[in-house]
Amino acid sequence: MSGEATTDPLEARIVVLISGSGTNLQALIDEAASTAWPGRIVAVGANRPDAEGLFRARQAGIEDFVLDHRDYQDRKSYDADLLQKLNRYNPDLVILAGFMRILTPDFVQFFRGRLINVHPSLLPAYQGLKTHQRALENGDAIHGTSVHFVTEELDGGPVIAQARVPVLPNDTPDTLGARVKAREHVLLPIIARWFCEGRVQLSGRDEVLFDGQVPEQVLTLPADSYQ
Ligand SMILES: Nc1nc2c(c(=O)[nH]1)N[C@@H](CN(C=O)c1ccc(C(=O)N[C@@H](CCC(=O)O)C(=O)O)cc1)CN2
Ligand SMILES: NCC(=O)N[C@@H]1O[C@H](COP(=O)([O-])[O-])[C@@H](O)[C@H]1O
Repeated sequence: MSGEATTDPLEARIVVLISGSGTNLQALIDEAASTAWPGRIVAVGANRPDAEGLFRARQAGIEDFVLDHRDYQDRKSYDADLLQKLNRYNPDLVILAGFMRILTPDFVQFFRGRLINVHPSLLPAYQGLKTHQRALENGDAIHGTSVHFVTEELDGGPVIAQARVPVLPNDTPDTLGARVKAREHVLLPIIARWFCEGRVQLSGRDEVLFDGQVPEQVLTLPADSYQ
């Protein structure tokens, strides 16, 4: 089962899903407002009623909804309702921007190829949670963030692009996380724009296509753009 959205090259319909502060959502809102963006955020959804990012959506005049996973007995029934809710917006792109729920295969399959996630590590390193702490514990010199297509495998989907940051001697998970987030706020809007412009696609063989080609290596923000 899969849904097909008609991607209007003039205005792709974007839904953003969040669970928390929503700074990545804010970066998308700001970018969409500041340039002639080929897409529009038509809704923001959260699995928690206290997600701060909901206030960012309301401030921007974007419709929001809450589907609280704690109201559901199991993941399957939650995802079935979330799918129906999302489908009403006929999204061309669903962006997981700090959405902290693992999604079921049926959900992922329905939105396959138009479902992306921003993950706070240089995948395939550190899938899952507590990525900054793990990078510090391992003594990594370089860390970063990845934007990838979402597949059934948690954080295992094809990586579209990454941004790297240096790990500094006195870093804590919070200081490192803040440096990573600053790169996410640049990277995610770029990838969203590329998707809306039709430059990024997921092939039938689960490969990332950039301008119709499989890139020789993962696209990475230039080193001089570190913060
Ligand atoms: N099928 C997939 N679902 C999701 C993916 C994915 O790649 N495939 N990406 C995640 C985002 N994510 C990391 O980037 C992530 C989110 C949540 C979790 C997790 O363990 N969630 C727990 C609850 C944790 C909490 O509420 O704090 C859970 O769902 O039981 C791991 C990684 C989004 N979904
Ligand atoms: N595993 C998913 C995950 O940890 N995602 C991470 O949550 C943060 C959300 O911040 P925000 O709510 O301020 O955008 C982001 O750093 C994102 O990479």
